[in-house]
Amino acid sequence: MEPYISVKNVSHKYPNGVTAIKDINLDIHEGEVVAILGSNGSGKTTLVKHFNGLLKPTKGEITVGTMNTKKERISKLSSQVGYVFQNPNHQTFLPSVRQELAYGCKNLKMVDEDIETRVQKAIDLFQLEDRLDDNPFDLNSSQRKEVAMASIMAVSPKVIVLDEPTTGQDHKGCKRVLELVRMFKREGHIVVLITHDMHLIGELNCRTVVMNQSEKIADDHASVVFSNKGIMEEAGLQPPQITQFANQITRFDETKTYLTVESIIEWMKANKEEDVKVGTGS
Ligand SMILES: Nc1ncnc2c1ncn2[C@@H]1O[C@H](COP(=O)(O)OP(=O)(O)OP(=O)(O)O)[C@@H](O)[C@H]1O
Repeated sequence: MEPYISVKNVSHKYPNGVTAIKDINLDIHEGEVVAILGSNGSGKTTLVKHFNGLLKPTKGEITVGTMNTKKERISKLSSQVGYVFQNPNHQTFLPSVRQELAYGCKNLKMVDEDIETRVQKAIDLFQLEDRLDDNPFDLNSSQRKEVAMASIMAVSPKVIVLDEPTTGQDHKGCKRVLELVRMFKREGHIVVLITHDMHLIGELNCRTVVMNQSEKIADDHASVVFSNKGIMEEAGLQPPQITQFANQITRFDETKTYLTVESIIEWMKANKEEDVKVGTGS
Protein backbone atom coordinates (compact mmCIF):
# COMPACT_ATOMS: atom_id res chain seq x y z
CA MET A 1 0.00 0.00 0.00
CA GLU A 2 1.26 3.47 -0.90
CA PRO A 3 1.95 5.64 2.14
CA TYR A 4 -0.38 8.59 2.67
CA ILE A 5 2.46 10.75 3.96
CA SER A 6 5.87 10.15 2.47
CA VAL A 7 8.89 12.04 3.81
CA LYS A 8 11.98 11.52 1.68
CA ASN A 9 15.44 12.67 2.77
CA VAL A 10 14.01 15.81 4.33
CA SER A 11 16.09 18.43 6.11
CA HIS A 12 15.00 21.82 7.35
CA LYS A 13 17.39 24.65 8.03
CA TYR A 14 15.85 27.77 9.61
CA PRO A 15 16.97 31.17 8.34
CA ASN A 16 19.11 31.57 11.49
CA GLY A 17 21.21 28.61 10.35
CA VAL A 18 19.80 25.97 12.77
CA THR A 19 19.28 22.64 11.02
CA ALA A 20 16.26 21.38 12.99
CA ILE A 21 15.71 18.13 11.09
CA LYS A 22 18.27 16.19 9.11
CA ASP A 23 17.74 13.59 6.36
CA ILE A 24 14.43 12.29 7.65
CA ASN A 25 12.70 9.40 5.91
CA LEU A 26 9.25 8.44 7.13
CA ASP A 27 6.21 6.78 5.57
CA ILE A 28 2.83 6.98 7.27
CA HIS A 29 -0.02 4.80 6.03
CA GLU A 30 -3.81 4.96 6.26
CA GLY A 31 -5.14 3.93 9.64
CA GLU A 32 -1.91 4.50 11.57
CA VAL A 33 -1.48 6.21 14.92
CA VAL A 34 2.10 7.47 15.15
CA ALA A 35 3.66 9.02 18.24
CA ILE A 36 6.66 11.28 17.81
CA LEU A 37 8.89 11.33 20.85
CA GLY A 38 12.09 13.13 21.72
CA SER A 39 13.60 15.59 24.13
CA ASN A 40 13.03 19.35 23.83
CA GLY A 41 14.53 20.80 20.69
CA SER A 42 15.00 17.42 18.98
CA GLY A 43 12.99 18.51 15.92
CA LYS A 44 9.53 17.00 16.49
CA THR A 45 7.49 20.14 15.83
CA THR A 46 9.64 21.16 12.88
CA LEU A 47 9.06 17.75 11.29
CA VAL A 48 5.32 17.74 11.79
CA LYS A 49 4.84 21.34 10.64
CA HIS A 50 5.96 20.11 7.23
CA PHE A 51 2.91 17.88 6.91
CA ASN A 52 0.48 20.75 6.40
CA GLY A 53 2.95 23.03 4.66
CA LEU A 54 3.54 25.41 7.57
CA LEU A 55 7.19 24.69 6.82
CA LYS A 56 8.71 23.59 3.52
CA PRO A 57 11.72 21.26 3.28
CA THR A 58 14.99 22.99 2.54
CA LYS A 59 16.14 19.60 1.24
CA GLY A 60 14.14 16.54 0.15
CA GLU A 61 10.45 16.09 -0.60
CA ILE A 62 7.21 15.38 1.22
CA THR A 63 4.10 13.98 -0.38
CA VAL A 64 0.70 14.09 1.34
CA GLY A 65 -1.86 12.09 -0.61
CA THR A 66 -1.05 13.17 -4.14
CA MET A 67 0.27 16.59 -3.13
CA ASN A 68 3.90 17.65 -3.05
CA THR A 69 3.99 19.97 -0.04
CA LYS A 70 6.55 22.27 -1.69
CA LYS A 71 4.15 23.07 -4.51
CA GLU A 72 0.80 23.12 -2.67
CA ARG A 73 -0.84 25.99 -0.82
CA ILE A 74 -1.22 25.67 2.97
CA SER A 75 -5.02 25.98 2.67
CA LYS A 76 -5.20 22.92 0.42
CA LEU A 77 -2.83 20.92 2.61
CA SER A 78 -4.80 21.96 5.71
CA SER A 79 -7.91 20.37 4.28
CA GLN A 80 -6.02 17.06 4.51
CA VAL A 81 -3.83 17.67 7.56
CA GLY A 82 -5.44 19.30 10.59
CA TYR A 83 -3.07 20.60 13.24
CA VAL A 84 -4.25 20.90 16.84
CA PHE A 85 -1.76 23.17 18.58
CA GLN A 86 -0.47 22.49 22.08
CA ASN A 87 -2.04 25.71 23.32
CA PRO A 88 -5.71 25.95 22.27
CA ASN A 89 -5.51 29.74 22.75
CA HIS A 90 -3.45 29.84 19.55
CA GLN A 91 -6.36 28.29 17.71
CA THR A 92 -9.61 29.48 19.27
CA PHE A 93 -10.44 33.14 18.78
CA LEU A 94 -14.14 33.44 17.88
CA PRO A 95 -16.76 34.49 20.46
CA SER A 96 -18.77 31.26 20.47
CA VAL A 97 -18.12 27.54 20.27
CA ARG A 98 -20.62 27.33 17.40
CA GLN A 99 -18.66 29.86 15.31
CA GLU A 100 -15.38 28.20 16.23
CA LEU A 101 -16.60 24.81 15.02
CA ALA A 102 -17.61 26.24 11.63
CA TYR A 103 -14.50 28.36 11.13
CA GLY A 104 -12.22 25.80 9.44
CA CYS A 105 -14.96 24.70 7.03
CA LYS A 106 -15.82 28.32 6.15
CA ASN A 107 -12.17 29.04 5.59
CA LEU A 108 -12.07 26.20 3.08
CA LYS A 109 -15.12 27.78 1.38
CA MET A 110 -17.38 24.77 1.86
CA VAL A 111 -21.07 25.27 1.07
CA ASP A 112 -23.38 26.13 4.00
CA GLU A 113 -25.28 22.84 3.93
CA ASP A 114 -22.07 20.85 4.03
CA ILE A 115 -20.75 22.99 6.89
CA GLU A 116 -23.93 22.42 8.88
CA THR A 117 -23.68 18.63 8.52
CA ARG A 118 -20.00 18.58 9.45
CA VAL A 119 -20.44 20.87 12.44
CA GLN A 120 -23.36 18.80 13.68
CA LYS A 121 -21.23 15.65 13.45
CA ALA A 122 -18.50 17.33 15.50
CA ILE A 123 -21.09 18.53 18.05
CA ASP A 124 -22.39 14.97 18.42
CA LEU A 125 -18.97 13.33 18.63
CA PHE A 126 -17.70 15.78 21.22
CA GLN A 127 -21.03 16.19 23.02
CA LEU A 128 -20.91 19.97 22.69
CA GLU A 129 -24.67 20.59 22.34
CA ASP A 130 -24.90 22.47 25.65
CA ARG A 131 -21.83 24.60 25.06
CA LEU A 132 -22.53 26.03 21.61
CA ASP A 133 -23.23 29.56 22.79
CA ASP A 134 -20.35 29.64 25.28
CA ASN A 135 -17.32 31.76 24.60
CA PRO A 136 -14.38 29.31 24.25
CA PHE A 137 -12.39 31.53 26.60
CA ASP A 138 -14.93 30.93 29.37
CA LEU A 139 -14.30 27.17 29.18
CA ASN A 140 -11.60 25.39 31.15
CA SER A 141 -8.39 24.46 29.30
CA SER A 142 -9.46 20.85 28.80
CA GLN A 143 -12.81 21.90 27.28
CA ARG A 144 -11.08 24.54 25.14
CA LYS A 145 -8.71 21.88 23.82
CA GLU A 146 -11.70 19.72 22.92
CA VAL A 147 -13.28 22.61 21.03
CA ALA A 148 -10.02 23.01 19.08
CA MET A 149 -10.06 19.29 18.27
CA ALA A 150 -13.75 19.37 17.37
CA SER A 151 -13.24 22.26 14.95
CA ILE A 152 -10.50 20.28 13.22
CA MET A 153 -12.76 17.23 13.24
CA ALA A 154 -15.50 19.26 11.48
CA VAL A 155 -13.11 19.79 8.55
CA SER A 156 -12.48 16.04 8.71
CA PRO A 157 -8.94 16.03 7.40
CA LYS A 158 -7.39 12.67 6.61
CA VAL A 159 -4.57 13.38 9.09
CA ILE A 160 -5.00 14.82 12.56
CA VAL A 161 -1.85 16.13 14.22
CA LEU A 162 -2.08 16.56 17.98
CA ASP A 163 0.74 18.58 19.51
CA GLU A 164 1.17 17.63 23.19
CA PRO A 165 -2.54 16.83 23.64
CA THR A 166 -2.25 15.84 27.32
CA THR A 167 -0.04 18.70 28.49
CA GLY A 168 -1.86 20.71 31.14
CA GLN A 169 -4.71 18.18 31.35
CA ASP A 170 -5.91 16.60 34.58
CA HIS A 171 -6.44 12.84 34.85
CA LYS A 172 -9.94 13.07 33.38
CA GLY A 173 -8.67 15.23 30.52
CA CYS A 174 -5.86 12.74 29.76
CA LYS A 175 -8.33 9.84 29.70
CA ARG A 176 -10.52 11.84 27.34
CA VAL A 177 -7.57 12.48 25.00
CA LEU A 178 -6.94 8.74 24.88
CA GLU A 179 -10.60 8.11 24.01
CA LEU A 180 -10.50 10.82 21.34
CA VAL A 181 -7.40 9.41 19.65
CA ARG A 182 -9.10 6.01 19.55
CA MET A 183 -12.22 7.64 18.14
CA PHE A 184 -10.21 9.47 15.44
CA LYS A 185 -8.68 6.14 14.45
CA ARG A 186 -12.08 4.45 14.35
CA GLU A 187 -13.36 7.28 12.18
CA GLY A 188 -10.61 6.44 9.68
CA HIS A 189 -8.13 9.23 10.39
CA ILE A 190 -4.37 8.95 10.59
CA VAL A 191 -3.29 10.39 13.94
CA VAL A 192 0.15 11.88 14.49
CA LEU A 193 0.93 12.80 18.09
CA ILE A 194 3.81 14.84 19.38
CA THR A 195 4.03 13.91 23.03
CA HIS A 196 6.23 13.50 26.06
CA ASP A 197 3.47 11.43 27.66
CA MET A 198 4.85 7.89 27.82
CA HIS A 199 1.76 6.64 29.60
CA LEU A 200 -0.40 7.80 26.67
CA ILE A 201 1.85 6.02 24.16
CA GLY A 202 1.78 2.87 26.30
CA GLU A 203 -2.00 2.91 26.40
CA LEU A 204 -2.23 3.54 22.65
CA ASN A 205 0.24 0.74 22.04
CA CYS A 206 1.21 2.46 18.79
CA ARG A 207 4.04 3.06 16.36
CA THR A 208 6.64 5.33 17.91
CA VAL A 209 9.19 7.51 16.15
CA VAL A 210 12.06 8.87 18.24
CA MET A 211 13.84 12.09 17.32
CA ASN A 212 17.19 13.05 18.77
CA GLN A 213 19.33 16.04 17.79
CA SER A 214 17.45 16.61 14.53
CA GLU A 215 17.61 12.97 13.43
CA LYS A 216 15.20 10.06 13.52
CA ILE A 217 16.88 7.42 15.67
CA ALA A 218 14.06 4.89 16.04
CA ASP A 219 10.80 3.97 14.35
CA ASP A 220 9.04 0.89 15.66
CA HIS A 221 6.24 -0.33 17.83
CA ALA A 222 6.21 1.31 21.29
CA SER A 223 7.03 -2.00 22.99
CA VAL A 224 10.16 -2.41 20.86
CA VAL A 225 11.27 1.19 21.30
CA PHE A 226 10.64 1.21 25.07
CA SER A 227 12.67 -1.97 25.52
CA ASN A 228 15.64 -0.58 23.59
CA LYS A 229 17.79 0.78 26.42
CA GLY A 230 20.37 2.30 24.06
CA ILE A 231 17.78 4.34 22.15
CA MET A 232 15.95 5.39 25.30
CA GLU A 233 19.15 6.59 26.94
CA GLU A 234 20.42 8.33 23.81
CA ALA A 235 17.15 10.26 23.53
CA GLY A 236 16.99 10.95 27.28
CA LEU A 237 13.68 9.09 27.62
CA GLN A 238 12.22 6.85 30.31
CA PRO A 239 9.59 4.22 29.51
CA PRO A 240 6.22 4.45 31.28
CA GLN A 241 6.42 3.72 35.01
CA ILE A 242 4.53 0.46 34.60
CA THR A 243 7.12 -0.72 32.04
CA GLN A 244 9.94 0.23 34.42
CA PHE A 245 8.18 -1.71 37.17
CA ALA A 246 7.75 -4.78 34.94
CA ASN A 247 11.42 -4.65 34.01
CA GLN A 248 12.28 -5.14 37.71
CA ILE A 249 10.31 -8.38 37.96
CA THR A 250 11.65 -11.80 37.01
CA ARG A 251 8.93 -13.02 34.74
CA PHE A 252 8.15 -15.95 32.43
CA ASP A 253 8.02 -13.98 29.22
CA GLU A 254 11.14 -11.89 29.27
CA THR A 255 10.79 -11.02 25.62
CA LYS A 256 7.66 -9.00 26.25
CA THR A 257 7.47 -5.32 27.13
CA TYR A 258 4.54 -4.46 29.37
CA LEU A 259 2.99 -1.10 28.50
CA THR A 260 -0.12 -1.00 30.67
CA VAL A 261 -1.33 -2.02 34.12
CA GLU A 262 -3.88 -4.28 32.41
CA SER A 263 -1.13 -6.20 30.59
CA ILE A 264 0.68 -6.81 33.90
CA ILE A 265 -2.51 -8.04 35.56
CA GLU A 266 -3.20 -10.35 32.64
CA TRP A 267 0.27 -11.82 32.95
CA MET A 268 -0.07 -12.22 36.74
CA LYS A 269 -3.37 -14.04 36.30
CA ALA A 270 -1.89 -16.29 33.61
CA ASN A 271 1.21 -17.11 35.64
CA LYS A 272 -0.20 -17.18 39.17
CA GLU A 273 1.00 -14.66 41.68
CA GLU A 274 3.36 -16.99 43.57
CA ASP A 275 5.51 -17.05 40.44
CA VAL A 276 6.21 -13.32 40.71
CA LYS A 277 9.72 -12.69 42.04
CA VAL A 278 11.34 -9.31 42.42
CA GLY A 279 14.62 -9.37 40.53
CA THR A 280 17.54 -7.00 40.30
CA GLY A 281 16.14 -5.40 37.17
CA SER A 282 16.89 -5.82 33.48
N1 LIG B 1 11.38 29.40 14.00
C1 LIG B 1 12.59 28.94 14.34
N2 LIG B 1 13.70 29.60 13.98
C2 LIG B 1 14.91 29.12 14.32
N3 LIG B 1 15.13 28.00 14.99
C3 LIG B 1 14.06 27.30 15.39
C4 LIG B 1 12.72 27.72 15.08
N4 LIG B 1 11.85 26.82 15.60
C5 LIG B 1 12.60 25.88 16.19
N5 LIG B 1 13.90 26.16 16.07
C6 LIG B 1 15.03 25.35 16.55
O1 LIG B 1 14.98 24.10 15.90
C7 LIG B 1 15.33 23.04 16.78
C8 LIG B 1 14.18 22.02 16.85
O2 LIG B 1 13.05 22.69 17.42
P1 LIG B 1 11.60 21.99 17.49
O3 LIG B 1 10.68 23.00 18.07
O4 LIG B 1 11.29 21.43 16.18
O5 LIG B 1 11.90 20.83 18.52
P2 LIG B 1 10.87 19.99 19.42
O6 LIG B 1 11.42 18.62 19.50
O7 LIG B 1 9.49 20.14 18.89
O8 LIG B 1 11.01 20.71 20.82
P3 LIG B 1 9.92 20.89 22.02
O9 LIG B 1 9.69 19.53 22.60
O10 LIG B 1 10.65 21.81 22.96
O11 LIG B 1 8.70 21.52 21.41
C9 LIG B 1 15.64 23.70 18.11
O12 LIG B 1 17.03 23.91 18.19
C10 LIG B 1 14.90 25.02 18.04
O13 LIG B 1 15.55 26.01 18.81
